[in-house]
Amino acid sequence: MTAQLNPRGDVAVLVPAAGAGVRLGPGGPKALRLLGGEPLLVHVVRRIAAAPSVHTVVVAAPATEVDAVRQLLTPVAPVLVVAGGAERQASVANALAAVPSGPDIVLVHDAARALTPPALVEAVAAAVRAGHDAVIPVLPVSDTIKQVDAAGVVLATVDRSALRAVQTPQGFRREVLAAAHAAAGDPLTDDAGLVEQQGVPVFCVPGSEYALKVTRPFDLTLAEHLLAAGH
Ligand SMILES: Nc1ccn([C@@H]2O[C@H](COP(=O)(O)OP(=O)(O)OP(=O)(O)O)[C@@H](O)[C@H]2O)c(=O)n1
Ligand SMILES: C[C@](O)(CO)[C@H](O)COP(=O)(O)O
Repeated sequence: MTAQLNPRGDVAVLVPAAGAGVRLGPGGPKALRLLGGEPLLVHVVRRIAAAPSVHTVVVAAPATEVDAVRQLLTPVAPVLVVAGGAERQASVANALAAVPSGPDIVLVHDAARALTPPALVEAVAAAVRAGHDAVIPVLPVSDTIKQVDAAGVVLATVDRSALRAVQTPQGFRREVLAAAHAAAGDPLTDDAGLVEQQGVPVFCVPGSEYALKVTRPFDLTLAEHLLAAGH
């Protein structure tokens, strides 16, 4: 079977899915943990595949689960599956190396953000298409933010008006992301950080509450409720 979704699409989506899920607690790799009876990875691939611009999806799976993930996703959508690495950044690099020629836009999207609406995939891709080399979805910070020392004593209250919580999918012109990964040093927590190190401006678009990252058990409970409510 071809791994193409829409041959006329101009977007490849990389899905880092090789994390252990330590903060979620015991139960195996996080991307394979169940939400509404299906793995998080199935939910996320289904939503990505529903975005009309998507040409190709490359999943970076836990190294021991590559064949199992391929079988799991075969009935969901045509995807390429590669082995992930020890850090998220290495997983993204492995997936990027597997993107076929064609798509000029590459999005990187966490498997852990299982309920992300297809419309956010399209919005990020559209902002890259409109001329931004790097695009991230963000939400305003809604709590007061304090800087504290190692003993837990407050040092300062941070002005939150210029702060944003960053989500995925993060979108890039393909050459920009490839150059940033080629030049990468110590692992960073997101791909926009690598691009920032290259001096490339990163443009923000509105994120989505539904793109929450399943990180801790509470997030999984919240995601179960959102899924049951039809999201
Ligand atoms: N070596 C890694 C580490 C993380 N990820 C992926 O990167 C995304 C964001 O990472 P996070 O939510 O922090 O997942 P984990 O690393 O699994 O979480 P934890 O730190 O709790 O183990 C996830 O989809 C995760 O599967 C990956 O592909 N390869
Ligand atoms: C990429 C990311 O989802 C942006 O918020 C996030 O940084 C990845 O999670 P991690 O826990 O920092 O690895």
